[in-house]
Order: sequence, then structure tokens, then C-alpha cells
Amino acid sequence: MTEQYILAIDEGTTSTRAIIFDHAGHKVADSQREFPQYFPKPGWVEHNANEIWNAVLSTIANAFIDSGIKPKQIAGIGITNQRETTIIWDKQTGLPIYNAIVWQSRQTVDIAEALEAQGYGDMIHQKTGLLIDAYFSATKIRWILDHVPGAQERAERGELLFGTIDSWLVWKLTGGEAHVTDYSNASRTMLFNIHDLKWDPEILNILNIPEKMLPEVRSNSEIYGLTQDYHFYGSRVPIAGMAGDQQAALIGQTAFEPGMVKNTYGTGAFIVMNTGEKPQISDHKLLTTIGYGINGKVNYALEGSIFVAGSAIQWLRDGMQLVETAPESEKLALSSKNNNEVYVVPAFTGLGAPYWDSAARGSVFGITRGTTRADFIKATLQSLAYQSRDVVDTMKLDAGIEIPTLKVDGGAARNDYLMQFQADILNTPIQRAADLETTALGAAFLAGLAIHYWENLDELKEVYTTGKLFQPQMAADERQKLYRGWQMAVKATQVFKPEG
Ligand SMILES: Nc1ncnc2c1ncn2[C@@H]1O[C@H](COP(=O)(O)OP(=O)(O)O)[C@@H](O)[C@H]1O
Ligand SMILES: O=P(O)(O)OC[C@H](O)CO
Repeated sequence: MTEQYILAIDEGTTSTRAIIFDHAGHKVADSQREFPQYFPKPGWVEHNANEIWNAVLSTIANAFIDSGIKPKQIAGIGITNQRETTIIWDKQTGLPIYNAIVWQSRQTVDIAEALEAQGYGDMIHQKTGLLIDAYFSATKIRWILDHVPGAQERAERGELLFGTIDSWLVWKLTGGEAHVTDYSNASRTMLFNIHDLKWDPEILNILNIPEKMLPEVRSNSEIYGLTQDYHFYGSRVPIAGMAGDQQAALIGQTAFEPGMVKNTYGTGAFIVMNTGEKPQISDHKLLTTIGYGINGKVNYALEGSIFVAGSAIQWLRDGMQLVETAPESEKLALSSKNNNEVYVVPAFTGLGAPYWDSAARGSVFGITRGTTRADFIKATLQSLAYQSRDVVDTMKLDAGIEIPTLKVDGGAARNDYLMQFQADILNTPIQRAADLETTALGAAFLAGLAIHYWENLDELKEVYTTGKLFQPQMAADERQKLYRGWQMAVKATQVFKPEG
């Protein structure tokens, strides 16, 4: 028999990838494509769901062309995705009725504030594990139903479907046969009760969202449907794994034991701790979320979501034009001669965990006549590490345990300067994955488990390989001084609210 592979579709915020893995967990094909970002008003971020679909199809085609692997050699498909991003489409035509509203978008802040003002914060926190915020899908659904003429009535008549990107891609690949999502993605909608694992009728009622438009919620590893042959070169291949990208990275890092923590430095940075089989509701503004549900067992997680991480480096490149490429930031940071007295707080879309301050905006502190481009770049890189420390410290408080090692992955984890500074400022060893596409590997693992390509979690641990380890080297008093400076910078940032 010809060799069989798993295809992972990793649909991220700025680009989509198709990666083919072999049985040893090695990447044998990797195709990536960026797609347009739309910013209709300040703070709004939208995507065109059909552009995403086309990008997914073209990356799959390129992965086959580049590798010479044939579509019939794909044993199963795993999907992982930017979470929370909301699409509503017409069940008959398959056409979206509005752009996808992206997780980062702030256009529904008013709806979130109204829910808070009506006193629903505690009930929603207890049931969904989330804090009321425009980040999650619920307010985005309400916004589309309010702003597209006739949408509420059509949703009530059962003519419209809602989905996060995972649902949309499965629905498209199966030619409309499966309208499904998984526990991890459902747990980011602010509509899903993470205790009884059902859409919550009380929250749906408050937001006036008809349940019939929601997808069926399934486990993270099972066969959801088969690709239509016309979308997959004549093959009907099982789509057998699905998870939001941050949970997929947890799986890709094989962080299966309670207490294990990973940080993925992509567009944002998302620190997730496996907390085991009982949901732990945070006392310090972290999110409780579903890590994964496999073989009838659900594992919960604590999460600290940082909205701006790698996108701050993109801003250095595209907005400030201080670097030509993101990797160049490393060389420049190392060339900086200052004593780390410059602080950049990249609160471009407000501050996420643990502050949850929608109105905060970015700021810079500590510049002098002598500040150079290299100092500014170094401070921006350091902001990723400082923000991560804010979350890790909070996580230790919530979980009441020390974190012996932080597992890292994602595009910006390639930066050795950043990883060393992260180890120093946390005083914790940083274990980088050998292959930074851990998110895609996690999706492949989920699909592979469902179709017995891999048999169990122990086998996955053998497939996973670690990369470089960064040991803390900074003196304790230096670390305290630098972190105190960061805390002052964040406080000052939160005071500066020109719009009230
Ligand atoms: N060497 C580097 N140093 C710092 N940041 C980097 C480096 N390489 C990539 N990045 C940043 O990482 C991000 C891309 O990571 P990726 O994991 O692909 O993100 P996403 O899945 O969110 O699209 C970009 O925001 C980019 O600026
Ligand atoms: O696109 P990423 O990798 O930054 O991930 C986006 C997150 O899933 C948003 O919650």
C-alpha cells in the first residue's frame, strides 16, 4: 500500500496553511497563503469568508503539487482555526450574509457593555468560564443579526447558519452535509455551558439568538463528515479532528498532564494551562475554557489571551517601517546598547488578560534624545515577554502551583533574543518545540487518533520532539527592577483615555 499521511488545515488570523504530516510527525509539505484584512472603521477587523475558503483550497492544492503526494494518500484531515471569528451564512446558497467579524474586532463593545450593565457578568462567567467581552462570538452574532436587514427573521425561520471558521470549513468541504463545531471552539462563543456541554438556553434567550442557527457540538477527535469529491480531487476523505488553534497547540505540545503550560506567539499570544477534568473558574480574570474532549473525556484549561504579540512586530515592519522582516528584529534588539529603560505597551486593540481594558491604547515610555531604532525594537519585543509574565504570574495565583517549564511555539518563538528574555523575565526555563507549527501538528494528532493512524496519547508523546531550551540567566534584582518598570508603564497606559 502507498504511504498514508494526515493533512492539517491551519486557518489563522492573517494566513492559512495546509501541512501534510507523516507517521513520524514530520512535515512533508507546507503551503501558506495570506488573505486580506479589512478595517472598515478604527478598531474593526473583518475577513471575507469566501476569500478564506479560496485560500484554504489553494494551499491544499499547493501542498499536493509541492510534495507530489496524491490526495488519495490522505488518510484523514484535521482542522484548526483562529477562534471566535464569526460567520453567518445562508443555508441554501452557502453565501455569507456579512463579512466574518474577527476575534480582534471591537465593533461590538457596546453590546458587551450593555450585557455587563444588566448584571449578567457573574452568571456568564460561571456558565461559560468567560468574561463578557467583544472578543467572543456571542456579541458578534448579535451584531450581524442587528445590522443585516431581515437577518433576525431569517435566522428564526432556520434559513441562516452560524459558525466559527472550523464549522464554515467543514460545512464547505462536506458540501453542506455537516454543520458541526467542537468543544474547544464552542467554549469560545460565550453561548456554551462548559459544565453540561450544551448551548445555554438562558444566554441564547438574553441575546435573542435562535438555537437552530448553531452547529452541533462534537468531540475534538471523531469523524464529522467526508470531503465532497469535487472539493478533493475525486476523493472522499474523513475530516476527523478539529480544535481551536490555541487548544490544538496544547495538544501539539503533548501537554496532556494537568499543570502543563504552553505559550503560542502568533498574531496574539495565548498562554494555556491544562487543568485536568474539572473546570477551574479563575478568581483573577483568566478564562476557563475547554482544552479538548477525546474518547468521552473532557479536559479543561485556564487561558490568558494577549491580543497583540507578533502583530506588534508586524507593526514595526509595516507601520513604523523600522525593520524589513520580522526576523530582522532579533539582530537589531541584540545591537541595542541601552539598559532596557524603554517600554512599549502595544495595547493597539485594548489590553486582554489579565487587564481586560478595551479602551486602553498603545504607549511608549522612557525615551530620551539618545533612544535609537534598535532600542525601540528591543522594547517592542520585550513587551511580548512582559505581557506573558503578567499572565503567567496570574495563572500561578489561580492554579496555586509553580510552573516548572513553559512550552513555546508559534512564529515569534523563532526569535532567540525574545525567548531568552522571556526565560529571564519569568525566571522559568523555556522549552521551544522543534517544529513551531505545533498548532497544525495538534490538529493532525486529533484526526490521526480518530482514524487509528496513531493509537493513543502515549504514541503521540513519542512523535513529538522538543527543540532548544532557554535557561534563565538574569540576576533577581535586575529582573525585579525591569518588571516594576513594565507594571508602571501599564498603569500609566490605563490612565491615558482621551476618549473618556
Ligand atoms: N523572528 C521573528 N521574531 C519576532 N516575531 C516574528 C518572527 N517571525 C515571525 N514573527 C511574528 O510571528 C507572527 C506569525 O506567527 P504565526 O504563528 O504564523 O501567526 P498566526 O498563526 O497568528 O498567523 C507574525 O505576527 C510575525 O510578526
Ligand atoms: O491567529 P492566532 O494564531 O493569533 O490565534 C488567534 C486566536 O485563536 C484568537 O483567540
